[in-house]
Amino acid sequence: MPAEGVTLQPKNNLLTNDEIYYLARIFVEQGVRKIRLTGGEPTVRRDIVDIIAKLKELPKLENVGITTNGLVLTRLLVPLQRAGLDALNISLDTLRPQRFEEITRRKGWERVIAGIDLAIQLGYKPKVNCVLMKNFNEDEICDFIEFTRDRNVDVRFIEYMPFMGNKWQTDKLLSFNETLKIIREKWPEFEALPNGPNDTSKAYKVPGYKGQVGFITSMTEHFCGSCNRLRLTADGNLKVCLFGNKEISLRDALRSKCSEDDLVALISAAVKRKKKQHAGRHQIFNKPPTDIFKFPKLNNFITPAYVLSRYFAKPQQIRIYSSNGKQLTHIDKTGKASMVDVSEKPNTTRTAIARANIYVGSEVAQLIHSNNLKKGDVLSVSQLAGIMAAKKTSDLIPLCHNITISSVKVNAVLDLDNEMVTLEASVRCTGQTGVEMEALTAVSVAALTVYDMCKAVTHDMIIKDIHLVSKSGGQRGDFQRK
Ligand SMILES: Nc1nc2c(ncn2[C@@H]2O[C@H](COP(=O)(O)OP(=O)(O)OP(=O)(O)O)[C@@H](O)[C@H]2O)c(=O)[nH]1
Ligand SMILES: C[S@@+](CC[C@H](N)C(=O)[O-])C[C@H]1O[C@@H](n2cnc3c(N)ncnc32)[C@H](O)[C@@H]1O
Ligand code: SF4
Repeated sequence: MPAEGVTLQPKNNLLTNDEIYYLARIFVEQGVRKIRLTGGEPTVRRDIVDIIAKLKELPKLENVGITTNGLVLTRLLVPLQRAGLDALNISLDTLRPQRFEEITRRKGWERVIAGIDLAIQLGYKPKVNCVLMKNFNEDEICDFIEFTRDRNVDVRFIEYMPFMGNKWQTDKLLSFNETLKIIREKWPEFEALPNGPNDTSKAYKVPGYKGQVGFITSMTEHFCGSCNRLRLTADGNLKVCLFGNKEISLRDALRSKCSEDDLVALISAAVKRKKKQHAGRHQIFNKPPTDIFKFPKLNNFITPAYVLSRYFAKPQQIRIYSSNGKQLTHIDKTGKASMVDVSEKPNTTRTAIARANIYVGSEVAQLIHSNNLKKGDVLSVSQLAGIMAAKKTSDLIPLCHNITISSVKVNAVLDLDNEMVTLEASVRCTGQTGVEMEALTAVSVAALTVYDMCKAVTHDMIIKDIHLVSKSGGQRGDFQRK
């Protein structure tokens, strides 16, 4: 606890219970099998028991856990267990009451220990998280190992990680190897145990002791290669990496009445941008607070369509003539704009692929590559904008039919060498008219979104080469650009 305390968020910034359940359901439907409520401190939320009970109603969710400071477990653990809590991690950085008071700026060490013992009695094997800091609690390593002698707990030593504001000093980090050495001096038989494929910790044990020991080596031997975690902050931002500085506001997306498909697309795009590993330490130091991509309100998003519909609000003023004087398909006999009647056409499966490039220059290309643009994750956001735009095509293009799209995929790829982002959309429907306009609209709006997200760096960007790559289905046969 910092000396100045912490500022609490206004309540309406936080996800409501219904928003939590809704998002949890979506994540579980997409394959998430374990949810951990952490923090901040999850037990400060008065409705924690209800939240857990409700999460446990999701049939495919296999495990619900919490990570807590343990201060209220003696009061809450029985109801939590009744609600279905599967796993419990408790943070405890010291076994000395006086030191506990120094770190947490409150009393309560005895309550935390009582909470751990109650958890064991109730049949949990609690994980006790201990962040090791040089010249602070390294003298307690052996005491923590002793703690596992008679208790079926998993004490996990965590390498101190540099988060904003926690006064990182390189000499504070006590590495896994240094810790192991200290332990093996006293317990040479300290042995490694097998680990699960996505475990954050490396498991060990003193033979004969009831409990076990783990090492979370985020700094010296990161485990990013097997990382399958996503984080959702209390105020609804999705973070695909603990160290990432990019967040996407699912709360704003939800509150803008974004459809479930769009939410899934937003999540999926963010997950696909997950890097192979967290930023190097030099990048982590003194990073400014996270940039948050605010999901555009739908009202804002459709502004171009709104402008167009105002322009075309009086169709009698629009006159369209063909150069050879022939009747055009998009005007009626009086010369007024009209939609082509497609009711007689058969339903066929139609696909269209379109592409666009945006030249962004070297500075923006580098920033996109390192995902360090202030406005957020350019490639994910432009992909999503493209998907949403495809669905709005008939609002934007006056005489375009409003069709039911069965699939839209938008890909945004950075070509670092050519300092260019390539946007490709592939759209599919089963219907009476084609989807090339949808694909072309998708890549155009995706390219405009790249422009919008990067224009704070430079205006020297060129959207070019918007074109149809191929199209299939329909009476006129297939098209393939040569
Ligand atoms: N680098 C990194 N460290 C993580 C991540 N998740 C957890 N940790 C580390 O693990 C510590 C303990 O976190 P917990 O909240 O107990 O979660 P956990 O270790 O994922 O819990 P289990 O699911 O029980 O293994 C954190 O303080 C981090 O040091 C992660 O995604 N990336
Ligand atoms: C941030 S806490 C949040 C949950 C809860 N309030 C608690 O105290 O357990 C989650 C875990 O992160 C650990 N942690 C906090 N700051 C850390 C740091 N700088 N480096 C490594 N781990 C840290 C904590 O010890 C705890 O085990
Ligand atoms: S990728 Fe990010 S979240 Fe995953 S282990 Fe590495 S630092 Fe943690």
